[in-house]
Amino acid sequence: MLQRGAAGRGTARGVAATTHAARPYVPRWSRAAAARVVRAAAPSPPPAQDTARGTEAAGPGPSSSSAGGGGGGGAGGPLLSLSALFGRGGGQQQQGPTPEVRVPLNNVGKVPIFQLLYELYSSHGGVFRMRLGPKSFLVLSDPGAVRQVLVGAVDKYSKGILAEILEFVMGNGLLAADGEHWIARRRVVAPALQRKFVSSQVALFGAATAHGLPQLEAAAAAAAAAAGDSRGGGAASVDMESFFSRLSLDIIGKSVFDYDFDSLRHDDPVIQAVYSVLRESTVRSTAPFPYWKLPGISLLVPRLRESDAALAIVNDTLDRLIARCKSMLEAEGSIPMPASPSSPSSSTATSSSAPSSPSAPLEESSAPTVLHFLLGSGEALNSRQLRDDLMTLLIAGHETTAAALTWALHLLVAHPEVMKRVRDEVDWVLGDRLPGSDDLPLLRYTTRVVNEALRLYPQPPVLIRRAMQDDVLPGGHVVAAGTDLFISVWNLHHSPQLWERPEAFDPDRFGPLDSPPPTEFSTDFRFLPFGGGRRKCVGDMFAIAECVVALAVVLRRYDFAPDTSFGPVGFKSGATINTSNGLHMLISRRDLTGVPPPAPRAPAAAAGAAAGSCPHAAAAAATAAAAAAVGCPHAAAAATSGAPAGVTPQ
Ligand code: HEM
Repeated sequence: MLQRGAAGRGTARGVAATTHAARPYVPRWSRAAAARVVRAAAPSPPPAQDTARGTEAAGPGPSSSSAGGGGGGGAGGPLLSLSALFGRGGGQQQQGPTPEVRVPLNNVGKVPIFQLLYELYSSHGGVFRMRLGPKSFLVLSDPGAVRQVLVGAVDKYSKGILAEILEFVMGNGLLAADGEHWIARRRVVAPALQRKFVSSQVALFGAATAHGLPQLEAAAAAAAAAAGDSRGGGAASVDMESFFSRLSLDIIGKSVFDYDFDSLRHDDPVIQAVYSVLRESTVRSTAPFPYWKLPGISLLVPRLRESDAALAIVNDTLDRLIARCKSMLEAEGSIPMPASPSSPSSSTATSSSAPSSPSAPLEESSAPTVLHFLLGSGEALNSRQLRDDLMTLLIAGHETTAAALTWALHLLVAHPEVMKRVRDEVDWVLGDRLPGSDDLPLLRYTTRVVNEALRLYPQPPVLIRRAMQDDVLPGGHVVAAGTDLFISVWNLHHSPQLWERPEAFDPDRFGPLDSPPPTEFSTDFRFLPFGGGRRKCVGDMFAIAECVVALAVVLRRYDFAPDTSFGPVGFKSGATINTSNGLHMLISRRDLTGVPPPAPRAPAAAAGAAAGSCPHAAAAAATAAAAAAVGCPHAAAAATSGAPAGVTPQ
């Protein structure tokens, strides 16, 4: 079961070779070939060195991952298409002081595009032009330039080819839309995912994760049995990437349109159809030209026929859900609003010794959904538009979150000292309870771990834009209308010019835990896992909360160790950065002997007294003495702050 679904595992392939011998850039993986880099003029200052992926990453970090066999999937994905840009738009000519490099087409697809762009960044600096066959792109890894495109001159840029690639599945959905239509959709969709709604979903995140734990154990037991392991209760290997992929599908289905995929427990035609559609998006985004538009092509290409059939299944399901929700609202005569933020901390405790399903089964959840909110928004929406919105949220919110969880666990397992701090926090805040919305502000270190995992593995690693008007970027880089741009989030997040020890996994790098979480603005556009400006992700709070809750639930209950029989964890890039071969972990029940009980919950009165200040304050007041009394590992810090080490009440 926990063999990963097909999402993001497309047979993506790079562009067919069209060797362009003239003064090509020669990447590190083919240094043998003769090469000369074209430089139009003096480049922007390059990063300090081109060996940025230094020794710190030698265990878990991106470089070791890539060394471990990444690059399988080739370049691109729904949010990142390289080859699909060929022959379209354009109009770029060499201008101003912008360095230029020519990359032979046959080098495309040998490694994920973000790795190629990192190599080029190392030698060409924060803004350079990359020529690929007849096409050229401006590649931005400079925070000032990125800020201008995403914020300062945002009106001059569109999503470019994304709409074309994703049209078959998302139609006019928010992610790829532009102009007036985007404004109208954003106005409706963004409020649906605001903080109140996210708070109302926290219990569901925990319940969904707990719901999958028996399946995790079953998969481990089956793996152990298959391996002839008779230890019983011992460690056995499970693909955690698959687990997180299914978990995030289950969550997005419930939260957005109240569909219980329950993919952690079974496969059904709708789940298969969803993965088939996602796979097709990835394949299309890496195709050399939009062949799917050729008349009659789906009669000739079985994969396209399958994808059409899959899309029909998903669309039909969404239409039925929309109809159901509409008639429910009509019957109620009410407009549901996102639930209050004070959704109770879950009382659905799971036993530490026997992880179990939550007491409230998923199908009985009465949480509001995004669909309820969209229908209740008062906007006149036809079913097609609603379907596009739902499909967009399904796609945008599924693989991104699954990938974030996958890499966070990968990093944690490779860094026991960080893992310990996460567990101390989870034990202290939750114990065996499932998280409630009021626990989230207390899980600050876990939140920083998710931030840091997203820095090291941004999803997607590259954003796409197209200039609709001429522009000039800081540094005098001229952007002609029609220019396609790659914003390399990967480069921004890994730059040795922008970060100290960029390859180190260091959740403390964002400052004290009681400081606000990092954003694109607080980091001067060095850190933008959710993009920035008005096209910023609408699901950022949802995603962070989901990741924190899922990690807390899983890490409280299980120990993880890499299953080295699968070799090092490599990566490949689709829409998101996937592992090349799964995240295979040996899992075993965590031994909680000697783990102190969680801090007592603050009485309502204390919480009320602290209202308006940091939620840590109430907990701190109630738990400082208790922490010391029970010998909590945080006692020293708690004695002064009432919170785990590193958490300072405001
Ligand atoms: C860790 C998880 C996630 C990451 C890293 C992520 C990242 C991003 C990024 C970088 C963008 C900006 C794309 C661009 O500027 O071209 C974006 C946009 C978007 N995301 Fe997310 N996302 C995540 C989760 C979610 C979730 C859970 C949802 C919905 C429930 C969602 C819905 C969207 C939508 C609708 C947009 C388009 C917004 C617009 O264009 O106005 N995302 N996301």
